[in-house]
Amino acid sequence: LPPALLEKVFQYIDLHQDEFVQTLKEWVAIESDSVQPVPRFRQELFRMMTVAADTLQRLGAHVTSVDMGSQQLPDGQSLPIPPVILAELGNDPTKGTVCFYGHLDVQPADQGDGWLMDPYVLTEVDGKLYGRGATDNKGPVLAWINAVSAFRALEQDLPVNIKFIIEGMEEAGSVALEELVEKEKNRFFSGVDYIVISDNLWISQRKPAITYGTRGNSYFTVEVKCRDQDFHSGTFGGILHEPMADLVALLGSLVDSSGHILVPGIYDEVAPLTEEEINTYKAIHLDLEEYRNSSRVEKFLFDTKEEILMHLWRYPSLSIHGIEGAFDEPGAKTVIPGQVIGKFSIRLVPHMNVSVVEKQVTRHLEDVFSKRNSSNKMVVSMTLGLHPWIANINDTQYLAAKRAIRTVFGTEPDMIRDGSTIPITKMFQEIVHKSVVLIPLGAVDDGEHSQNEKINRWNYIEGTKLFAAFFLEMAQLH
Ligand SMILES: NCCCC(=O)N[C@@H](Cc1c[nH]cn1)C(=O)O
Ligand SMILES: [Zn+2]
Ligand SMILES: [Zn+2]
Repeated sequence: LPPALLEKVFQYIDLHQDEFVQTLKEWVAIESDSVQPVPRFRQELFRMMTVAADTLQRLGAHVTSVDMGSQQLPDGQSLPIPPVILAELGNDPTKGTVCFYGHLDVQPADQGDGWLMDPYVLTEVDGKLYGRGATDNKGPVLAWINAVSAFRALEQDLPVNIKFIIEGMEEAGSVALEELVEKEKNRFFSGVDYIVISDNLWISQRKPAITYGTRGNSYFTVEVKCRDQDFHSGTFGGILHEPMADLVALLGSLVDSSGHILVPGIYDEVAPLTEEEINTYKAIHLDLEEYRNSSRVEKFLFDTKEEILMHLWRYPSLSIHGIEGAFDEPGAKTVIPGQVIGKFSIRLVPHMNVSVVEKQVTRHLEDVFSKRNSSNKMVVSMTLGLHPWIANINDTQYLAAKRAIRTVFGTEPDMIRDGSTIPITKMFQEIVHKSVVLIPLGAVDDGEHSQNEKINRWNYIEGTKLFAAFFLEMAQLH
């Protein structure tokens, strides 16, 4: 490493940290909510993408804003999809090319839902920068941009060629992104050597991490229908096969009280556990008491760190999410819902296969339903099938990320997986065939998707340094 250059870059970042926080404040102020399909938020999303494109252009990037067409909503409405930004800085064939993926849309946020401040006004309290999108994902996207700007401001050549793919529909399922990645496979992505994503969190409050795997997800609906209108339970109760009773039995057949999934065959393809793998969980620093207390959960299903980590990362889990058509308001209405839709999903792990899982679940539910001799109609659908992802931690960029973490934080990173799903990760691996690494910047208690989301100033600024050090390490190792 050239320590003098790195020292200068770190100094620049420290000196300009208030400017970096100010830019984050300006970006958080844009209400780029992609989840609520209303024109006002779409306009905000377009504004967000324009602001980001202008920022990249000012850094000297060649920027293309790709028109993504429009989104058809189930109610017949059509809304425009914000453009995806493809940006390129440098094309020196002697250097490696690193592509950064991020998103600038956010989850919905309303002060009335329990925020201590206006979610769209970045507010600093005790070194914590509160605001919607602060950690997911505006802060990390800006950290990467800040790192580039430090080299630019110091009139230093970028150590690697850098590309950006930045979208505005991630929280709504990355609408139309897969088609774009497919289309750009042999153009924008052809010169890319490595892909970096920073869209998840550490497993600790202070110890950095590198993520090398995520679970997938199969999302199911199971509809049970008698008729398309509700019944009075005084008039019909006792003579009907009630849809809700069928549905509760179906949902109750999926998982037992110890979290074991009851769908036959579901564990057949789960990768066998080796001694070597168990040791990787032992090496991770996780204070279970702190984790439990900060989650405000009295007791988890498992008592040891290793079991908890394995059941979050390397075993499937089944969660029941909700029932459409259920009477869920307060009060004591004597209704029999005529038609209900249960929703549940299974987090998938290597080497489970989405279409095999779809068949296993459908067969199981049909079996349980047929034993009830119900006259109702049942329809099972898998509405989403996202594959699990796992990377080779010996790839060059894992080594570069480790070295950069040592330089900035003076510690070894936790090598972690993530129990949630980042669909783009698998898409990049399968379509673009490039090595992908997740380098999270945020702490475990950042509260992504929750009220009072935040990023610590320390994480944001040290994260900016981490990316700068990563560029130099990549240049050395490529
Ligand atoms: N820490 C990153 C979390 C990203 C995230 O929340 N992804 C969603 C994606 C998804 C899966 N099924 C439907 N959407 C998640 O729930 O994992
Ligand atoms: Zn995100
Ligand atoms: Zn998110």
